[in-house]
Amino acid sequence: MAIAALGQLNTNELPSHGSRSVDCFEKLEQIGEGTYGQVYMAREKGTGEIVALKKIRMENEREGFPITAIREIKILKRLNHENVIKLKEVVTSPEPEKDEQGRPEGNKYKGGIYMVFEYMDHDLTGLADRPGMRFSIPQIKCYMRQLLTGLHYCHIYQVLHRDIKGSNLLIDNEGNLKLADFGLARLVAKDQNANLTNRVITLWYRPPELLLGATKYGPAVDMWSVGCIFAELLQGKPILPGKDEPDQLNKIFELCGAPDDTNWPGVSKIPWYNNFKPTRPIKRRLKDVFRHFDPLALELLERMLTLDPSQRISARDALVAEYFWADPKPCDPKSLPKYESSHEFQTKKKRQQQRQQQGEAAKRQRLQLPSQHSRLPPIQQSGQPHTAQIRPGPNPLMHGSQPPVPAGGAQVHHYGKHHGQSGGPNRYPSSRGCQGSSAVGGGYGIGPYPPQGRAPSYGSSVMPGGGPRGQGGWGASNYPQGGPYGGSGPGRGLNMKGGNRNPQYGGSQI
Ligand SMILES: Nc1ncnc2c1ncn2[C@@H]1O[C@H](COP(=O)(O)OP(=O)(O)OP(=O)(O)O)[C@@H](O)[C@H]1O
Repeated sequence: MAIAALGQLNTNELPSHGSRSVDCFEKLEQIGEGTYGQVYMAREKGTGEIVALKKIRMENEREGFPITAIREIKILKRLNHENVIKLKEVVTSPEPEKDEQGRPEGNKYKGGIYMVFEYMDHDLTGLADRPGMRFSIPQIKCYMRQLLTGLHYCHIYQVLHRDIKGSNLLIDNEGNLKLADFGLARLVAKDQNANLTNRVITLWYRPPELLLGATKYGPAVDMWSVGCIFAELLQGKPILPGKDEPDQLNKIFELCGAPDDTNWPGVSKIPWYNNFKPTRPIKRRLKDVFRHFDPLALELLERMLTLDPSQRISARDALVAEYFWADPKPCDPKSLPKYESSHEFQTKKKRQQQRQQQGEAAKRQRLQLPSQHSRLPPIQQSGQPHTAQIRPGPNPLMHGSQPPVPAGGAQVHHYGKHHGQSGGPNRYPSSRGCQGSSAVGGGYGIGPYPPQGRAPSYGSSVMPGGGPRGQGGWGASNYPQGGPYGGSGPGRGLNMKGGNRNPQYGGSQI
């Protein structure tokens, strides 16, 4: 069996009788918990190399190996770029796995499957959520430029990420930012025109066309999410924290204006437009709401948060925007300060512990327990909210070089066309076919997004049905129920994950 050399990708030579065992790694600490599975920091026993192990969740899989994992592996094998996370290999645990108490875990598949990634010290949400954390403008420019470079690369290779958000942007202590979590990603050929699901992208970062029910879309969906991240970095908190889909649309309209056939030709033909078209005119207020931003930042943001996807700026054009050329320039990633590792999962856990301690302290106080308790140290508060103010960083080394100009010149480039790809999930191999394959290739302060954790920032509801109702579901009565995608609402899971995280084989739109 051929095993990939350390740091190399074993793309073509799949082992004939299984991949390496997870026993080649020593798990050190859990660093992530997603819809998809747990993520661990681990050490390769032979070499001492630190990696991230992402366990593929199998417990709920009736149909064998999850399609999202197959897709993530398949897509990551295609991609090889410094701003895209590297999948080093896939390893298995052939024996039934044990839980922390040593009991066998009850999944149907009697082994475990892990993706092995290069290890990254932080995710953007975890990093931003560190107490007292402030990103400087050169630092924001540096991260944004890397995000756009990675995304531009994906789009060139016809990959839509479909889940751009802070916790999926990984950062190492060299200041490198990489796109991760391709579990919702999709390959789309330009010349194909298949329907895709609109139940993707975490709610707060989901573009209006998906919320209105579009099933033909392209890379512009990712650019909306990038706009939300950009504004969030500058503002210090998420800018569109909707409670559910109708509320999300409501917030978008209040900020970006109401869509109509003038500012977005064809919008009235999108399936759910009539259910949601506002009953009164709403002006775009983006310039006003973010008037304190640098004018060049605002200009770029305007082009990212453009309602009409065909007029939204592409990653390629964003990279050559004047914002990245003007002073202060993006800093050199290596000049960025090094921080202790911070992942969203860890900061969230710390905060939970603190809340628990606070609760216990309050309870004790109420019960007037003896003085032993009053000697306990005061509970530390973490995750102080960022202010909107951005100060220059402590060491804003200017980046001498110009922003990378992607191939094809600097012509203005929008997403004029919707793309799609035919060919459903049945193209993917069954679980047996996957087994044993090595895959290779290729100012917050609010932090870990408490579900429905924040008050709406943009005024009243404009929804004809009176706006959001209920929590984390298809709240408003006029939101299509039992539509083509059925199922759960956006509040599922801790991260308000979008829709079909684990679409089963046979679904028509993915
Ligand atoms: N290569 C890595 N290095 C370090 N940390 C990682 C790595 N990959 C993932 N993580 C951590 O684990 C978290 C979850 O990973 P990932 O998003 O890939 O899993 P997921 O199950 O798809 O999660 P979600 O449902 O939140 O999208 C990330 O936010 C990050 O903090």
